[in-house]
Amino acid sequence: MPASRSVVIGVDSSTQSTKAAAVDADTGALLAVGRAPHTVTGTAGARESDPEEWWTALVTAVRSAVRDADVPAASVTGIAVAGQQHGLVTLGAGGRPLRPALLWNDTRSAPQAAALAARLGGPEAWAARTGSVPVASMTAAKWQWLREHEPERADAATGVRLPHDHLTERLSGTAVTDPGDASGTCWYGTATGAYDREVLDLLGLDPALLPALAPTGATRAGTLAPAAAEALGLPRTVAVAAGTGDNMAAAVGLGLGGAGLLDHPVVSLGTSGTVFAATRVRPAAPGLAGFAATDGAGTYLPLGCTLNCTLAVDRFAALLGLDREDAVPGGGDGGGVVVLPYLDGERTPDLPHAAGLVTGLRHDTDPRAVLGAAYEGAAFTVLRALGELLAACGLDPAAPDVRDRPLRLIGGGARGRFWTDTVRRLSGRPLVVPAAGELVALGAAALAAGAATGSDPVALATAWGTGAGEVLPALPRDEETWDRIAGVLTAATPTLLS
Ligand SMILES: Nc1ncnc2c1ncn2[C@@H]1O[C@H](COP(=O)(O)OP(=O)(O)O)[C@@H](O)[C@H]1O
Ligand SMILES: O=C(CO)[C@@H](O)[C@H](O)COP(=O)(O)O
Repeated sequence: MPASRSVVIGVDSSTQSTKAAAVDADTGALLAVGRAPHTVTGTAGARESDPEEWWTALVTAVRSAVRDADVPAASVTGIAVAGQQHGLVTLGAGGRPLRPALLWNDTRSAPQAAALAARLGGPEAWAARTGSVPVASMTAAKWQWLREHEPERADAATGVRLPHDHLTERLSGTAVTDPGDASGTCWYGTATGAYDREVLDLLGLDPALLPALAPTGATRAGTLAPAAAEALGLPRTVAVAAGTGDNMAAAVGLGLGGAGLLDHPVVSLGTSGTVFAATRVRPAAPGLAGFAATDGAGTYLPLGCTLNCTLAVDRFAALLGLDREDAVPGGGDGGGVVVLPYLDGERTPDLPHAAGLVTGLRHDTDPRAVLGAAYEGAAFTVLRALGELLAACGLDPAAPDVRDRPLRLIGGGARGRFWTDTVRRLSGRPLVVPAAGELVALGAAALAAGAATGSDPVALATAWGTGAGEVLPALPRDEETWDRIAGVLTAATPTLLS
């Protein structure tokens, strides 16, 4: 690589691990990816991680990416963090965490979410002001949980951060957030582009505890703080971007946010299953999250999110003693197994107290069909949210021009053949699977390049072509399986609610 080339680092700090991509800022070529795992603890609805472990994982992953890219540290010009959304990080003395972070998939905050949703005019009013109705995942509900269960810690907090804000602050020394991730708190107004003072009053949350909002279009938070530069082995001149949430970064990596809105809805198969699209209208649908995109310039990212996706399927594989690819469709000869794999409760639909459900077992049921049904149940739940998303954007999901639009499939699950087959079968749509695996990290790399050069990150990612990939043609939609799962969900919902 010529000495004049610049390299940017995009960090994806998500639920299960940190991935750091070293990217050639001129061409978008992925030079190397470093990885380090995270620990998630908790039972009975609790899900927590230690933010200090996120930091050490970030350092490990970045150092490994720079080493494997075989580039001089001096060639690195920018870094950005995209983080798992919604998590509540409470800081105490010296800016260090007071306790482990409460994660997006921690459902203990469901009662607090329901109580909040009934205030300030009810769900529609919440959706109109913040874009989203409080559910257990939203940071506002987690803050209320902390106030009720650990009031001494809530009182002692000197700072409240989202996961990516915390890491950006460790990198740059600056307490800053972006409109995209902020819109997952339920205390940020997506219509106003500012913190909602009435919501903060309701939560007893002093705005002085929150990070500043990055101004519209400004992706740069500063440069590396001395301690961070030393830990990473990088120059202090490296630009640090304000960063964003992981789904917003994936949208950047796919070049969404400018033209071509809603041409390609996105499905991400990771710990969470998400479906989202970039749009210029501001849909406020109570069943979806109405996020802002990270640009703060009038692009929105309505999103449906399930709590049970790849991890739930992997859990079924482990329970059955099967390899994850050793599955067959759940219809089988026995008449049809249905699995609602809601092992962590569920968010979309809003069933925080649900547990997993298996129906249709016979003596001769093939265990591989049970595993196949777990894939189908997880994919069905995400694709059901896709229908809600399209409708919220004013589109008829069944209209031919809408029905045939390809889905872009990303996340770890997009690497699995049975996952891609299941999504094709249940959606009846063509899929585009980007060749570059780490879309969140690549989107973060585009934000880093934007911070280093002042260029528009979406335009950069578009020029890099990071969203390009193989097109898998549509398969006939498996209406029978769809209807079988939908029927079980409808019948079981009263039980799953409690
Ligand atoms: N080849 C594969 N086939 C199927 N699933 C895979 C494959 N590779 C990774 N996964 C799944 O991807 C998940 C991790 O995806 P990722 O998007 O990195 O998750 P997260 O961002 O939530 O940490 C794992 O739970 C694993 O089950
Ligand atoms: O809560 C949401 C979106 O609203 C999740 O999508 C989290 O952002 C976690 O993402 P992954 O770890 O599954 O990538």
